[in-house]
Amino acid sequence: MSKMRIYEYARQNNTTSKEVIQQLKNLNVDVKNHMSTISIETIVELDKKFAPNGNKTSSNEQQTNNSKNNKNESGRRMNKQQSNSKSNKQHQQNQNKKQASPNQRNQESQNKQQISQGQQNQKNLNKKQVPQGQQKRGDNQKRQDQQKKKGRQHKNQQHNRNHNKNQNTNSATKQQKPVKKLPEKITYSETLTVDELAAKLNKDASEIIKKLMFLGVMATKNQDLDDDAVELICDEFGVQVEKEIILEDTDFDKYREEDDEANLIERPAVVTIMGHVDHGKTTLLDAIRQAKVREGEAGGITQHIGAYQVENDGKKLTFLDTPGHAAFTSMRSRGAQVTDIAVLVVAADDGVMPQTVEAINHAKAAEVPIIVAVNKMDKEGANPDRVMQELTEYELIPEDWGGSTIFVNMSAVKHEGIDNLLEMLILVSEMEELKANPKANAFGTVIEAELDKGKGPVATLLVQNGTLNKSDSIVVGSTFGRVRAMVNDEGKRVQSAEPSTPVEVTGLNDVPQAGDQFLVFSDEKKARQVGEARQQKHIQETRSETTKVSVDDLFEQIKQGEMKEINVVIKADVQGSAEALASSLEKIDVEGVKIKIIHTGVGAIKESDIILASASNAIVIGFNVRPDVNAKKAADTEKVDVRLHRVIYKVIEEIEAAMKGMLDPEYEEKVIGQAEVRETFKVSRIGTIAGSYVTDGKITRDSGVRLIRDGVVQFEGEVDTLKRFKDDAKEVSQNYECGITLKNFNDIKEGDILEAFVMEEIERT
Ligand SMILES: Nc1nc2c(ncn2[C@@H]2O[C@H](COP(=O)(O)OP(=O)(O)OP(=O)(O)O)[C@@H](O)[C@H]2O)c(=O)[nH]1
Repeated sequence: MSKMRIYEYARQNNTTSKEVIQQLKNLNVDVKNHMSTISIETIVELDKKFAPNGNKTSSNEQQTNNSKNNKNESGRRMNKQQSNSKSNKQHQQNQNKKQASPNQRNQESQNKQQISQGQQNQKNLNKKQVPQGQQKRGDNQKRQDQQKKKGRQHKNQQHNRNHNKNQNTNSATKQQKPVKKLPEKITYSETLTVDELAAKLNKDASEIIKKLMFLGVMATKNQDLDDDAVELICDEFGVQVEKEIILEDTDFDKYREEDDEANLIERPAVVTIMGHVDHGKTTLLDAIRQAKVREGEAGGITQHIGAYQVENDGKKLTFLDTPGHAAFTSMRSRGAQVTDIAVLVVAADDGVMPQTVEAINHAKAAEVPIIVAVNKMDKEGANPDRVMQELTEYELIPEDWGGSTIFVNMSAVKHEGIDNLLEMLILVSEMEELKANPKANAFGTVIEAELDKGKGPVATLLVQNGTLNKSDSIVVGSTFGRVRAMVNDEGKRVQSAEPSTPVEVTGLNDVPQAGDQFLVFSDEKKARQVGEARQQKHIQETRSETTKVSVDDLFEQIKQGEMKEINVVIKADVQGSAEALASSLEKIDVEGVKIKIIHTGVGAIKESDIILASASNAIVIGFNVRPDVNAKKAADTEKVDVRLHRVIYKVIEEIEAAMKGMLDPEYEEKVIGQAEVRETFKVSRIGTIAGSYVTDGKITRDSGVRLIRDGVVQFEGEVDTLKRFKDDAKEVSQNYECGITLKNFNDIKEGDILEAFVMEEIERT
């Protein structure tokens, strides 16, 4: 026997990869994950435990004892906790050093500590800028956070006790003038400004600012502090701190009960398939579904309900049947996180393309593990090595090359590699230790919803916790009702649906939106009450304008301490300009406010760019490109600021000026209309005449004009002549035909779009 992978060993020995990894840890063998290979010597050692006569009991015991470590290894969410505790530890170390020997400290190392501590704290402060969608993480996550918080509080209390002791001894020697007493504990909800925190601590704001400065954070009196900053400051003063979470009556959290550990059982992973257009997402989803029909119960008809489940080796997986980014974008922007694992489809003959990168960014932002499906291996030009090579740039490194990303070579049309992909998905889901409580009232997310003429509102719900039953009283987003009928992905009527199961339900009073969350109530009256309250709230919310970042009010937000990091999505005509723009923007540094590039891409601004920007509260910059129709609509409804430019330094100037509060507000470009070139006529003395049809607004003689081809700006200049039939026209409105020539530009083609604009004075509010 030569080397083998951990999961292979586990399968051969009828055990789980997790157990093998645990055993390897006990043997001090360093491995990354279940894809890691193990040597023959290690296999011999493992056999002592896992061979039929090996001592199984002790290995189980160790596993339970160490399961916490294991979770830390595999759980991505735990990484955050680790980094948090790291920062706490570092802080404690600094603190200890300070107290132990203040004079011995060498100035240089002190500075270094301050800087790194400062960066950490700056990061903490910056966390506030984390996309809204990310903040509203899944409910389970919220609970984990609360538990984490409890743990931290406990640690703090211990630390505070020690700290108090130290303070007491210090103060015994030098306490002279009466100082206002520090409280033992403070509580707060939402956020605290420096001033508010100072008042709670009976301190002067300047003292808090000084402490923050010492930690490397420049803050003003009115600046909001995030939880970690509040905790650090309180820690410095030896005061306990507790954050109260206030739940509104419309908040589902208020009605959900804590799940008893004993009731938690394993649940299937929810998988989303993403990738560049034409790389084979739909074909793969179909192939997986067919594999299920082939293997599944006879006569099972799969019905399109937006999601389906398959079974492989007795283990289930749930696939969201919406290729593309919907599962990540629209759902995440609504605060729902449904996906546990992302499959990134990359065509072996095409390699990494713009949407591949976009998909990676989405999966990374959602912190879900990625499995790469290298598709179209049957094609002549297939080059899986190139795909691997290209993906290393995005930190997706195959295990063979020292990384930890799983790559599966496959052909969706030939149905090759599907089983392997399913097997890998099951392995990853095992490592993720996904759990839910089937005994709870059902909670989950809307995958799709529509109004059916016969059935009324129909919604596909993904149960994420609890069990959904027929006749349950349910609130879904801002709609409510009783589950009249439930149909599963095979089109069969079912009475109940367990965690990770998608079902189509009827019985709601209105159509909810994809990404809305739902909760079942034991009491029908309560469900109606909460449903109605949520409906009211929804109406109010849609009325009041959503506040998103816009370049115009950037400075205001920076001033008020709401901005420390400005998120930007860049779309450009070519990769080179996108990169140049990104690096120039990243260099702008105004009073500690930084630009963070969330995503760069080539081509027209698409709806998915807007949704990503909305979810991460970002500004979209289009460089020589334009938004398409859907993107325009999305930008309007999501209130995303889209800035279109043709010269790099102009972008830099505008953003820098906005950051400094010096944005020249007087003139703004206003697009007044659009015409489509339907025919071109070449006339020797005049040049090319564009026979056009005004599709939107109007075109005027004195307007500026841009020629756009496939979403990319080819030319910007002025209208030379504008004619209706043979006559000169001052302006031509929507739904009329006209002939247009451009000043000094003749390369006009059929299908080009002419965008007319004027510079308009805008009112300052
Ligand atoms: N040779 C080969 N062709 C494939 C394979 N998988 C998909 N295709 C073909 O590639 C084309 C695009 O496949 P789709 O599944 O529609 O790709 P997609 O990623 O869903 O594309 P969009 O839905 O447009 O984003 C189709 O013509 C498929 O038949 C494969 O494994 N091998």
